[in-house]
Amino acid sequence: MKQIKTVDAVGQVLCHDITQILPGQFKGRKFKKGHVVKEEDIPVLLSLGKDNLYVWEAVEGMIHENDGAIFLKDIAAGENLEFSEIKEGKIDFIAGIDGLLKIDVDTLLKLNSIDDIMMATLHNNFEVKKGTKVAGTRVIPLLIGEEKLEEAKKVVGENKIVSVLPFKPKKVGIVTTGNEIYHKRIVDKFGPVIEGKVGKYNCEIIGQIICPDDKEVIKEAIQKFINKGAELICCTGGMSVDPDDVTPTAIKECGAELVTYGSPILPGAMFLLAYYNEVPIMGIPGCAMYNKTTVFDVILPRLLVNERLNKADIAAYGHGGLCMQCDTCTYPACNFAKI
Ligand SMILES: Nc1nc2c(c(=O)[nH]1)N[C@H]1C(S)=C(S)[C@@H](COP(=O)(O)OP(=O)(O)OC[C@H]3O[C@@H](n4cnc5c(N)ncnc54)[C@H](O)[C@@H]3O)O[C@H]1N2
Ligand code: MOO
Repeated sequence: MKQIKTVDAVGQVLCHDITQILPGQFKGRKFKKGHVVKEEDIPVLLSLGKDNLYVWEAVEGMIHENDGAIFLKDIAAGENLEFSEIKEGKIDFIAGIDGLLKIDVDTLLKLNSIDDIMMATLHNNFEVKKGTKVAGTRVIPLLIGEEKLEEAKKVVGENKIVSVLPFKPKKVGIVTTGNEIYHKRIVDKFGPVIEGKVGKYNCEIIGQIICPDDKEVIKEAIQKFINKGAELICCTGGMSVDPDDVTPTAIKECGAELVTYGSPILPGAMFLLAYYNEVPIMGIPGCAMYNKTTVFDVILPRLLVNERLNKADIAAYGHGGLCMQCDTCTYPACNFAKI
């Protein structure tokens, strides 16, 4: 701590709060401990009778909290983010576009394991709107040792911790299976559900093929969509264990690489995901026609940011993968499928 003349204090850091009293109007803190004095503050400080100030002496190797927050922002921020002004040593990260929030959870844990540093985020894979606050970071003390920030930089490396990825609308083919629909015993109710959900992301439906419970016919339908340039294929019906449930076998035999048949998500246990080269094929269980929110809502956004999912990505959903089936669904602002 050192004493300096207020007129020389621009850029200096206040050592303590400074109170202002305006009789009958205001009594309270005008400047906070840690405030960096700006040009426009000088007349105000002088009007408060502060001709001299106690300020921090620059200490070799110590960084002010504001600079610490900027440092953390610079190492952790990925694509499509905007930032708040620094307030009380904290910077907020704000989604710069509508999209899917990606958090590198492992790196975030390593960063938060360093003393005197914090970063808090929304959940990984959360759908966000432009303007949503998605993360905040600061250092804990007023001054932080340079070596802590260097450690943070090392831990983060090239892995950006927070990003927002834009949705890439896809051309979607719908394969609807079931003898009862094919023979017009009942009206198809699944097609409109899929259309509505992919439509929300501006995907284009390039066709719907209604198939009987016949493996070869279903395989042909999938192949037709591949040839037609489908970028996502949604199969419905026949996903469970009845003798007529041949859709999983048809998907497996059409030449696609199977990621999983089965998911630790309820509703959605009978979900299947495969890739025909780059084209994801989803086998969507009947629950997605009935329940408001299911495995389909959880996985679809990730496919629409072109993530290539593997078995471990799906397995990770078990913890939190149980929907509470609330009377009024607030998904994604709830516990369901947060990883
Ligand atoms: N014995 C078992 N039965 C069921 C199991 C199981 O493990 N063992 N799992 C249950 C779970 S979980 C789900 S989810 C559903 C999965 O159903 P599927 O995807 O196999 O669907 P289907 O059996 O073909 O049909 C179920 C039901 O929905 C009607 N349906 C199907 N598609 C349409 C459509 N496009 N439009 C209108 N209605 C449709 C169908 O007629 C059936 O009534 O299975 C549980 N059962
Ligand atoms: O487990 Mo089924 O695939 O949801 O409801």
